[in-house]
Amino acid sequence: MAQAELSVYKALTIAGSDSGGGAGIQADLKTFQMLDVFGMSAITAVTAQNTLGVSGIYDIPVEGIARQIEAVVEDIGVDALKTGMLSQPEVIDLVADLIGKHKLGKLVVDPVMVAKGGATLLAASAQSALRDRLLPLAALVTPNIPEAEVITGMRITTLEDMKEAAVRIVQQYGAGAAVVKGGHSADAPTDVLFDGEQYHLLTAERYQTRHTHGTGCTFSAAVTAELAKGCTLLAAVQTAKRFITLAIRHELGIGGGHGPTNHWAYSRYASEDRGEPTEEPV
Ligand SMILES: Nc1ncnc2c1ncn2[C@@H]1O[C@H](COP(=O)(O)OP(=O)(O)O)[C@@H](O)[C@H]1O
Ligand SMILES: Cc1ncc(COP(=O)(O)O)c(N)n1
Repeated sequence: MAQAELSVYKALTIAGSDSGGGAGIQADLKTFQMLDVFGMSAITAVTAQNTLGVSGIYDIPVEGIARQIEAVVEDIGVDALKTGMLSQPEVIDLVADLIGKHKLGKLVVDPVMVAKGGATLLAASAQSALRDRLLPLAALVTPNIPEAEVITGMRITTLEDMKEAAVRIVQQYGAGAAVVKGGHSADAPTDVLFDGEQYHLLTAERYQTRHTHGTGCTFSAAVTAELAKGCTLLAAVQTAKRFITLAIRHELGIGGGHGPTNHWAYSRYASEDRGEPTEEPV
């Protein structure tokens, strides 16, 4: 009997490895898998890391990163991709060059700069390369508040500031869209999406937990997976918000410090109530 054709959607993450399994490549691949997308990786750096912090960072030679990306692109194909920890300016140049060379679309840039424990994951000298070379290629940029402050040079304390930063990242730096995430705000964890035309506020309850290691990686990986499947940007970001909210709500309680989120939660607790975002015209 002929088998029904199975669509296999493929997503690539270009990011750092987290030995502790909560952030970076490991969080991305778990998220891709949970969202029914075939995950592939190009590792930029290997970190020795657990819930207590980062104890070592070992950059992969640029040629090794190039080989990983080329190997995946030339044979398997990429429906959408994301970047996470890029570590050094030359890695950003390489990634931008290869995205141009292979005309890779649906790029989600998570501008990872500093780990929650304080370790530097992007050299300060690479911040301008990230802004100038990668943002113009991005379908979506997903900064947290401190990262949005570095990119825009603004101080961000209110929801209005978050909106202003998202608009600047699109209009001034050339990204297709930006979502400024509210995890670091003093209030509710509201994320502000500016899609080039409209704002969309993604709201959720704030959970009092120390287990938020890898939330940004997981969120951007979920957006990437949904884009790989052909979802609209807004639908992809909405799904990612539900995914991360459930992953934080159903914490695993692993490790003695900032533990990982629960990548199983979205499928295990899918029936739980889901808040819809509100839309506001510009
Ligand atoms: N305590 C929390 N409760 C609920 N959602 C949270 C919490 N902390 C972060 N989030 C959400 O997790 C996602 C990642 O947020 P954030 O912490 O800002 O990013 P990053 O991990 O890059 O620092 C966002 O959708 C944010 O709103
Ligand atoms: C390899 C790698 N990539 C990204 C993060 C950021 O995650 P977080 O901000 O939750 O520490 C990390 N800690 N490690």
